[in-house]
Amino acid sequence: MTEVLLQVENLRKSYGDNVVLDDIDLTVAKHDVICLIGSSGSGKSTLLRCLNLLEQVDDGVISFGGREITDPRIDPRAVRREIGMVFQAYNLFPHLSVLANCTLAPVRAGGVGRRDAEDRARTLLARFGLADKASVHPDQLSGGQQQRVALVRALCTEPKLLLLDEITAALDPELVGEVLEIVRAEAEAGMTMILATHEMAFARDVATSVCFLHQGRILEQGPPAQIFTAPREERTRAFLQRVL
Ligand SMILES: Nc1ncnc2c1ncn2[C@@H]1O[C@H](COP(=O)(O)OP(=O)(O)OP(=O)(O)O)[C@@H](O)[C@H]1O
Repeated sequence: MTEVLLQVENLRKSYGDNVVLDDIDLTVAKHDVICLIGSSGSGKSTLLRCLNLLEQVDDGVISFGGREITDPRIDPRAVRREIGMVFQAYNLFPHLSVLANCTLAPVRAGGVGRRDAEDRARTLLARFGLADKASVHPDQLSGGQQQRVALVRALCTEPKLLLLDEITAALDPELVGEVLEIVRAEAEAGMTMILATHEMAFARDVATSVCFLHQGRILEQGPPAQIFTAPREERTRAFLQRVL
């Protein structure tokens, strides 16, 4: 039986009068790769931010590893040690080397020894073709390299779940592939992920399940073969016709 890692029930989030997420239900099993697709403003980023407790939800329950993390007594920092997130803008610390960027969270917040954190970071940097970049600063890297480092940094905390928010959207097209290759490798290695993405070919190829968001609701969810070839909803079809 597949083990449920994350469960979202009846999630609702507004900014003032603007209902941004409404009646969101989502179940994520271990090793799932869920792609969130939908028009700009449909709520993909907000959903990811809610899952990582960067946003307070108005209603509903999020359970992670069998624990309700929307419980106000839960420490969001403890949750974020287990749910890694990478954003569109790389958000690397500019004053720190690549290696220091990667070891900061495991050492400061994760209680990992410096030597162990550095070993793990170097192994991951090497795996993703960045072995020679450990001592340079982010501004000496290309956008694609910076985003690969941001992924390595997220993986250094050994997250149980990785949230990726349009991580290739700010990159020149020729740099997108090298970043998606890491995501693909992690998916193949069994990492559980939820990605907001405009990369439809990638979603079709790598997702175990695709959610189409429209005006803050998951209008349709299914395996990529179904969503991309035989969507049930007219709105999904219209969206795919625009973007494919
Ligand atoms: N901090 C905020 N304050 C007020 N409104 C917000 C805030 N963040 C997002 N919104 C609104 O929430 C809605 C959903 O935005 P969100 O960024 O989640 O969409 P998205 O699907 O990720 O879009 P994109 O593909 O452009 O990133 C939009 O109407 C947006 O204007």
